[in-house]
Amino acid sequence: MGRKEKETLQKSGGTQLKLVMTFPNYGQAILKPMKQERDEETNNNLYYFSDFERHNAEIAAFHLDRILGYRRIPPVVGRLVDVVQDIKDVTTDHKLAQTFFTSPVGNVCFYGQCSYYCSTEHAVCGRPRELEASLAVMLPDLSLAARRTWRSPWRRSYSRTKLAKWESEPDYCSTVTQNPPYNKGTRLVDFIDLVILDFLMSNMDRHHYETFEKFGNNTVLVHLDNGRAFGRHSKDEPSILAPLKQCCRIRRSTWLRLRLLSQPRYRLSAVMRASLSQDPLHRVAPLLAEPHLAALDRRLKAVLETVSWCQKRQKREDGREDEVIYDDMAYLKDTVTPAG
Ligand SMILES: Nc1ncnc2c1ncn2[C@@H]1O[C@H](COP(=O)(O)OP(=O)(O)OP(=O)(O)O)[C@@H](O)[C@H]1O
Ligand SMILES: [Mn+2]
Repeated sequence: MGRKEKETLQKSGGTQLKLVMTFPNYGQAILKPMKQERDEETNNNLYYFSDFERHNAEIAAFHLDRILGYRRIPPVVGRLVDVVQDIKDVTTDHKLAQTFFTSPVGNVCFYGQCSYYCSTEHAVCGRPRELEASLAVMLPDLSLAARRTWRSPWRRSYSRTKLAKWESEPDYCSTVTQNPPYNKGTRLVDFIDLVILDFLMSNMDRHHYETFEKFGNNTVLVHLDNGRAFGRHSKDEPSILAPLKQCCRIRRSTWLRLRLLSQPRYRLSAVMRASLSQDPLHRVAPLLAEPHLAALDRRLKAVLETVSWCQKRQKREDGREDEVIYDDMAYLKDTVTPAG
C-alpha cells in the first residue's frame, strides 16, 4: 500500500474550529487547538453554550472516562504541533490557508472557518509556531460503522430565558422511562453514567450522545465532544446531576467504582493526576490545574451523597432501597436464555 502525504483539513459540522489530520499511514485524528490559557476559568457571564472549547478538557475527559471504568471516549492525546509544518503547509483547504497571518509579536496565527469564534479576534496562535492541541482518534467512517445521534432527554434549553421541561416537571423521569429506549435494558443507567462523568467535570453542554447503529438499542453510548468540560473549578453545577436525582438509579459497577475512588488510597484526584502526567503535554504544564483536581473529589462526594439520599427516600417510600442500585445481573436475566 502506498503512503499518503500528511494532510490537515477543517472538520465540517460542529460550531467551533477543529481540524482533521491524516497521517502517512492513513490514520486520522481530530485536532482541537488550545484557545485560551489552560487554567483560565470560564467567565461567569458567559453562557455554557458560548463557552470556548478547551483542548485540555478533551484530554482530561478521556482519562476520567477510563478511570471511571467506562472506556467510552476514543483515545485523546496532547501534542505540540507546528502550525506551519503540520497545518498551513499540508492543507489543501484554501479557505483555511487564507486565514493564516503573523501577529504583531511574530507568532503564526490562523482562525479558519466556522460559526463560532472563527475570526481575527479569536485567532489561534503558535509560539511562534508551536501550538498545544488535543488529538482524538478518529472513529471509523460512518459508511463503515454508522452511528446514531440521540437527543439528551435532559438537554438544556440553549436559550437565555427558557426553561427545559426537566427543570420544572417534578416527575419528569417517569415520562422518560415510559418510552423507548429508556424503558428497558441498560439505556437509562448508561445515560446516568454519562451524567456522572459530566457532573464531575462540570460539562453543561451534553445536548446529544451517540451510539453505533449496528447494535440497535442494546449498546453502550459513545461519549464524544467534551471540549466544554473543566471550565470552572470554584463552583459545582448540581443541575447536571438532575437525572440521577430524579430517576434515583445508578449501575452497581459505577457506584462501586465511585466508592473506591473516594477512599484515601485511590482518591480520584490522585489517580487523575497520575494518569494525566503520562500525557506528552504534561511536560509543558499539568493538564489540569490543582483546583480542578480538588473539585473532582468534592463532586464525587456529592454524587455518593445523592445516591444515599435516593436510598433513604426509597426506603421510606416502599422499603426497597436496593431499587436504586441497578444490578447488571437484572439485565442479564432479562436478555439471556439459560441453557437447558
Ligand atoms: N473521535 C471522533 N471520531 C469521529 N467523529 C467524531 C469524533 N469526535 C467527534 N466526532 C464528530 O464530529 C462532530 C463535531 O464534533 P464536536 O461535537 O466535538 O464539535 P462541536 O463543535 O462541539 O459540535 P457542536 O457545536 O455541534 O456541539 C460530532 O458530531 C461527532 O459526531
Ligand atoms: Mn459541542
